[in-house]
Amino acid sequence: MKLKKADILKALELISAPGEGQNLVESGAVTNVQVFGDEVEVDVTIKNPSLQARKKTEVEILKIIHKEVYEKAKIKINLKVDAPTKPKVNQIKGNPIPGIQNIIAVASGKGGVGKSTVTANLAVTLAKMGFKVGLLDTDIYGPSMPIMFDVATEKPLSVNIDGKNKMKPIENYGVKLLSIGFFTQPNQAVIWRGPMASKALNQMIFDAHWGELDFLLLDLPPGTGDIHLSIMQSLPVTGAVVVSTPQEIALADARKGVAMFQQEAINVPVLGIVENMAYFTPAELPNNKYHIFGKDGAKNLAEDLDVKFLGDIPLVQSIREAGDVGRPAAMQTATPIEEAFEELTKNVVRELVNRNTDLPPTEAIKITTMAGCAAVKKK
Ligand SMILES: Nc1ncnc2c1ncn2[C@@H]1O[C@H](COP(=O)(O)OP(=O)(O)OP(=O)(O)O)[C@@H](O)[C@H]1O
Repeated sequence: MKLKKADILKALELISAPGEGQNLVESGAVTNVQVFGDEVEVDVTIKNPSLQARKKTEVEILKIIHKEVYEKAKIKINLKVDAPTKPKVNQIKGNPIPGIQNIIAVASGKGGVGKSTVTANLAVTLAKMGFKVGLLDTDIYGPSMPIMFDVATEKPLSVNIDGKNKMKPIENYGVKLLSIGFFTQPNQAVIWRGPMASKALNQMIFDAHWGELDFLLLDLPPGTGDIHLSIMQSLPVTGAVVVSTPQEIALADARKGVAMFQQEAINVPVLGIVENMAYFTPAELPNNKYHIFGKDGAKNLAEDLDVKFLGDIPLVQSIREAGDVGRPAAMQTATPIEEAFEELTKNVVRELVNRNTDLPPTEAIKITTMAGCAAVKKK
């Protein structure tokens, strides 16, 4: 069987490389095709450096030539990666907030994937590690932090600092907390217009007495809207963490979440992706893992998008119960849950350190070593 180069090219026009919109030929990814009888040699250069993208491209080329041209064709693929060099991300937007070293935004894309649960547990774990931690619940649609920290009935007091009245965050479990929830009635549905919400958030950031903080965590509302844009542009956010379940529909939104941080107008480094509700293990079968929402979805997404995978958190009844009674589950000492959140937190700090060492220091970025953190060094 003598194959024709034109037929091979036609077949390759039917597929594209992961993350690249145009087909392999149109995008210029296919740089050469040679045909010798029933043998084909394809030179291809893709932009995505992940192992998954390379494997997928190779498999698709084999499949499409076998299907469209000749099922017994002998194919050799020479695949190269030409990843675009990423511009150095060093845009800490907004004014630095005196005393606050690092601001980490936690986002999700889809609602209900456990973003607030992960944020609360990250906060208490950082506090247990000896860091000074603040948490700002910016979820104007469903502020859940006052309940998760068992302070729903508290109201922040006003303190006088250098002649100015400032709001004093409520403190519990070593975490300083402010939330829109403190200023609304529990049963009141809050309808905020974008500018009103931004104003309220700005007050909780700039008119609050946070004191010295190593980390201020931001629990963002779900989705990718105006509020996100205004927060990202008014605050010197050091990095973002994106939470997703392994479910396809959540992953699609998490992808949008990552894209939001990476777009030019925002340009906040993504520290990585967390897989929440990764699997369920019943208490009576401790060695069994049931992947209720799918397996490794967020891990694969991280690889696909070339961002770090920060860890997985199982679906556990006591995580939900702990949230409801207002004592984050990571405080249950010597349990697998505490361990999972510690692992996750160390990875977040590690990524933050990497991000800070890669970039020139600014007022907003100070932590450049984990040396001072015994818990981080423990493992
Ligand atoms: N790993 C987990 N195991 C068990 N339950 C969990 C886990 N993570 C979250 N939950 C529960 O799932 C529900 C949704 O979680 P959470 O409120 O943290 O999600 P969210 O993404 O912040 O939601 P929102 O869209 O309101 O911002 C809560 O009842 C929470 O207790």
